[in-house]
Amino acid sequence: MSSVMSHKMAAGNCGDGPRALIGPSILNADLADLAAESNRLLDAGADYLHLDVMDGHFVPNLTIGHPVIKCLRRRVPAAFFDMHMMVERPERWVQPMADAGADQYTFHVEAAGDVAAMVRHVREAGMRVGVALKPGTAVDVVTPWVDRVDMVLVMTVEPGFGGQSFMADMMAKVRYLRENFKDLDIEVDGGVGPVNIDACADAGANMIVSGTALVTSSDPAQAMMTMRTSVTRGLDAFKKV
Ligand SMILES: O=C(CO)[C@H](O)[C@H](O)COP(=O)(O)O
Ligand SMILES: [Fe+2]
Repeated sequence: MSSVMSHKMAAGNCGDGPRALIGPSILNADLADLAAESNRLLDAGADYLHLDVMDGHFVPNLTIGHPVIKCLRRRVPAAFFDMHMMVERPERWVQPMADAGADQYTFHVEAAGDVAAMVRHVREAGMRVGVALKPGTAVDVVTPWVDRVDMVLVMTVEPGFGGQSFMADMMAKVRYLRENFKDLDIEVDGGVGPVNIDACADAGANMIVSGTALVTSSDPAQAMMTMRTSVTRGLDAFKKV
């Protein structure tokens, strides 16, 4: 029996402030065995699944789309699906992803022509709204939208590939967001694992995507526990100030 919350429940902020949540990215897992890999990580304690969609245009790589998500949903009925949409014209896939069983739709601010319309569109489709920032995008590009979205994703690698090195200098964006928006769900993604979780935690991130570090770990349950403990400590420190 998986320990995950129902996918009908919100992933992050349930009214009493942000919670520490670990979402494995299955990008570098055995994609031919996606359901088994997903269930293995969920059974090891994952709070949600981070699913990377790449279109070969917004990023120089291709992964999966809504037909695969629809099949995965049948095999992984209860998990929260956090869609990281590294695609141009993200408005095209909102309804197909909602129909496929996605719970949260995170689009890149750099790819969205009309951010306000995207936010409305995702909400009307019944999903939580996330907005993502590439490393070169300044954090103040998203601040006008923060009150309307559920989550901001701060990329800690250049999007496109798993297994890259964590960019510690992105923590300034995370810290700025946490200091100014204490209830916001803030996700970090790219090169994150137990070795650098304290930097993410100290900056105030609460939704932690970890791909290669978890997929290749001999003890993913322990790795997730280590990261959750660090993030909980980080969030507690922000509550005291
Ligand atoms: O969005 C991504 C890449 O664009 C992935 O989610 C991210 O890279 C996770 O994998 P890893 O932890 O191996 O970096
Ligand atoms: Fe991602």
